Amino acid sequence: MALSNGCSCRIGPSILNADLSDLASECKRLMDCGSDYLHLDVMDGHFVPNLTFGHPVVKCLRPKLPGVFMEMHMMVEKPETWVEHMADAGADMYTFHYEATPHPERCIRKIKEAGMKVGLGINPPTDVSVVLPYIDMVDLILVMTVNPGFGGQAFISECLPKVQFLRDRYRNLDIEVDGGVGPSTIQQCADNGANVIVSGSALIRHNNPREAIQFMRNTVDEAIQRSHLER
Ligand SMILES: O=C(CO)[C@H](O)[C@H](O)COP(=O)(O)O
Repeated sequence: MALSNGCSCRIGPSILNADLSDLASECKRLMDCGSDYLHLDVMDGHFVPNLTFGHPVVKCLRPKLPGVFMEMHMMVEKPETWVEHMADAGADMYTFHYEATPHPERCIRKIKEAGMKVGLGINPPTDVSVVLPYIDMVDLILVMTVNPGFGGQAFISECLPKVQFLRDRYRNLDIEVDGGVGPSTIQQCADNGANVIVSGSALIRHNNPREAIQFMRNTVDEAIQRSHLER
């Protein structure tokens, strides 16, 4: 699956708050419920005050999830360090943070050379204008809607004007939102132009994740349809 697809809806569960002792089954369950891809949160205890997992876990997951598109959300300092390791482990996309490196362009080049798609993320306090020089080099822009580090935080709606700013200028750009996104916040995300949707605890806790995924997909699809009609 390619993420860049002329701005169509993609739903990717974050497994941060899933039962990590049974990660492969949790991933399969969420894919079976209609997800398009997996959003795997890598944290190093430096860029964010939390630790998760690295490329050895991804390497173990890969054969258990054949054909599943895996986006690595690298909440790590010096993101250049792990590019080859993640590519070798079978990752499809490497999304790193603008704030994590003084050399975003170098990191982008390295990710492409390793054969992965590139995502570039910004934290809530970061101005959206910083990503503009890189838009043509990347496959996706991630606008964080919580301060990264933990699942289950409250959605920061003040981040949405950044999504709107990008969508007004780039109709076909894949714009991902992550943090506090679920059925209760999806309408705002969709109305502002997000089309790639990460949802963690709202899906993990939901008693019918399939229904929640379908609801979010319908909401985003309707917003995309509306924006086409308004053109
Ligand atoms: O990157 C993240 C946190 O840093 C997670 O992907 C994100 O928070 C998803 O979890 P939730 O939907 O529970 O907020």
